[in-house]
Amino acid sequence: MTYSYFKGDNARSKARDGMAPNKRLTLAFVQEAGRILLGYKKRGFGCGRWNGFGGKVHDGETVHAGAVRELEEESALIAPKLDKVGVLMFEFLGDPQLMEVHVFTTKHYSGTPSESEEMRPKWYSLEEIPFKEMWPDDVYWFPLMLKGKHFYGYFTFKGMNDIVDYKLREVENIHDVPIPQGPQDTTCRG
Ligand SMILES: COc1nc(N)nc2c1ncn2[C@H]1C[C@H](O)[C@@H](COP(=O)(O)OP(=O)(O)OP(=O)(O)O)O1
Repeated sequence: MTYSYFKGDNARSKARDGMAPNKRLTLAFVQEAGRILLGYKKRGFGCGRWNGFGGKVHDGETVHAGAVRELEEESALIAPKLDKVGVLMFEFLGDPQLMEVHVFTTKHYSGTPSESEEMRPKWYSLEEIPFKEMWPDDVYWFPLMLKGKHFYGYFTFKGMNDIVDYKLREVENIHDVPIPQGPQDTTCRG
């Protein structure tokens, strides 16, 4: 699948030493007691998978503002108080650009979840999260997110379905985590 992405990310994503700038995205989850709101992606990247709500950070926009905007565009929920809890880096073998996904959660929102052109929202109980119909990385980091931890992960994908390598760690403060630019793993994968 080809997916063209992300011209004009803002300053912190600028490439170092001529490297391609990271593709910077947001991913927001709304939680209530015992349940979480997911959206079924109807088009584009991740089509056919359940996920949180998010997308590309626009030029001149903060990551937080991008997360608030995307959540509203895709679910109709207004949640200015989103807490950043994670950073996930995705390397797709053969693609020199990393995807840098900033993960947010909140329990404070107004509005009623509504279907958008991009997403069909649905509440899931925490015991019934449909991991088999989600990105394969989610099963690794969701437990940390659901425990209210901060986390950093780096996942290397071959194609859209296979994780060939990953690192995941809980961090004290997600705001202090350095964000790599460009693929980090120098292992020869033949
Ligand atoms: C590779 O693993 C991933 N796992 C998870 N859980 N989420 C991911 C992964 N890769 C990307 N994502 C998230 C990040 C974003 O929330 C969306 C992709 O956003 P999209 O490309 O749809 O961005 P928009 O700005 O909404 O796109 P449009 O151009 O369609 O408006 O997936």
